[in-house]
Formats: sequence, structure tokens, C-alpha cells
Amino acid sequence: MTALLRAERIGKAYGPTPALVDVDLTVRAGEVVAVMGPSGSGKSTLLHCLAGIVRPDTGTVRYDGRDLTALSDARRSALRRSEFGFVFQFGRLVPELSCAENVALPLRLNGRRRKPAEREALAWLERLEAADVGGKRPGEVSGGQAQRVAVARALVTAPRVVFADEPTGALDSLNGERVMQLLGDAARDTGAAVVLVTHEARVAAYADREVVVRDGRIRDLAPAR
Ligand SMILES: Nc1ncnc2c1ncn2[C@@H]1O[C@H](COP(=O)(O)OP(=O)(O)OP(=O)(O)O)[C@@H](O)[C@H]1O
Repeated sequence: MTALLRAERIGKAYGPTPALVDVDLTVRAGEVVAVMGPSGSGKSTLLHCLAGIVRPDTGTVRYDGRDLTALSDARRSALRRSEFGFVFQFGRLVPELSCAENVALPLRLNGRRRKPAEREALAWLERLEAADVGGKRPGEVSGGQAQRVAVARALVTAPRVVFADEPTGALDSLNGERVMQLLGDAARDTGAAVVLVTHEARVAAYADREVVVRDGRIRDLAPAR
């Protein structure tokens, strides 16, 4: 598999606090990579640098041959919208929209018409075992259902990389594993790579590969399974 995303010697500090130090990481097309490590070790900072949300102080991040660190903010956000999907610990759904409208939103922002966007959103909700919540607002559904909606929203644009930061962190273990399984299966079917930050070994077990971050450095690499 070819490298889709490649971080080379990236460093990032917040004031005097080094969050990442000389980190190298390659994510190949279609690969699911779990980033593990203790609290405060730099996992989220690494994910944000890889996704072009945070610009590292040093080093480069290349996506599909393009140097993300050299792009303007506008170009990076356009690239994020068209190529990447995001899932966070707490779904971050838009409370005023129905769940189906939330899933359709990225398509609408990319210029898709309402009806086809909502049809596609419903198909994704069905796939994520959440078809019955399409008409409900996020405040009316359970945490597990809201995360299924968030995963559907991340996948609806057929992204090449899904970034998931503790996507199961707020769920009980049964729901968490099911959501991870659905995310992993959908990503494998669509060929999307996944960069997954998690504390939970049982969630990381769905990845093809695990990397461990400690004190801002990648400490060890488990061999690919
Ligand atoms: N916006 C920020 N401003 C200042 N310091 C920050 C900021 N974001 C992160 N840090 C610091 O950078 C270091 C790495 O934080 P990061 O959030 O990347 O760790 P993490 O491994 O994701 O932690 P957790 O598992 O608790 O979410 C920590 O020392 C943290 O306090």
C-alpha cells in the first residue's frame, strides 16, 4: 500500500510545553491506525497535525504528495472538507438539525442538492444501525445513537481519511465496540484510512496497526497484523 499521509519529524509546543517531538508517522491508503498512550502524551495534537487542523512548529505533513504545512488556511480547510471525515468523543452534532440533516450537512456544504443528500444520509444511517433516528434531533437520541450519526456524517462524503478522536470514549463498552466495528467495516468497504485515537485496548484491537505516544514521542510500533 502506498503512503497517503506522512508526518516527518513534526514538533509542536504550546508555550513551554512540548506536545510533540520529532514524530514520524506514515498512514497508508485504507489502513486503520490506532494511536494510543497516556493522557496528555500528545495523541490529539498528533491527530490535529495530521488532519491539517494544527500547523506543527517544525517538520512536514504530506497528504497525497501535498505538503499540508505549506498550504494556506483556506486551502487546508477546503482539503479537509473534501478529503477527510471527523468523529469526536462527543458527536458534536448540530442540535437544531435532525440526525438525517446532520449526516447530509457535509454533502450540502459541498454543493449537493437536498433530496439526494438526504437519501444518501438515510442510507448511511441504515448502515450504521441508526435508521430509526433520522427524523429526531440529536438531543432526543442516546449517546450510542448519536455516535452512529456522527460516524455516518464522517463517512457520507466518501473521505479518504477518517480522523476519530476517542470516538467511543463516552460510550459503554458494548456500544463502543459496536460503533468501532461499524466504523472499521465501513472504512474498509470504502477504502478510507482511519486514524483512531483511543485509550481502550479493545477499541484499538480493530486497527491494523497500533502506535504508542509517550511524552510527545512515538515509543514503539507493534508489527502490522
Ligand atoms: N491548546 C492547548 N494549549 C496549551 N496546551 C495544550 C493545548 N493542547 C494540548 N496541550 C498540551 O499538550 C500536551 C499534549 O496534549 P494532547 O491533548 O495532545 O494529549 P492527549 O494524549 O491527546 O491527551 P488526552 O488523552 O488526555 O486527551 C499536554 O501537555 C497538553 O496539556
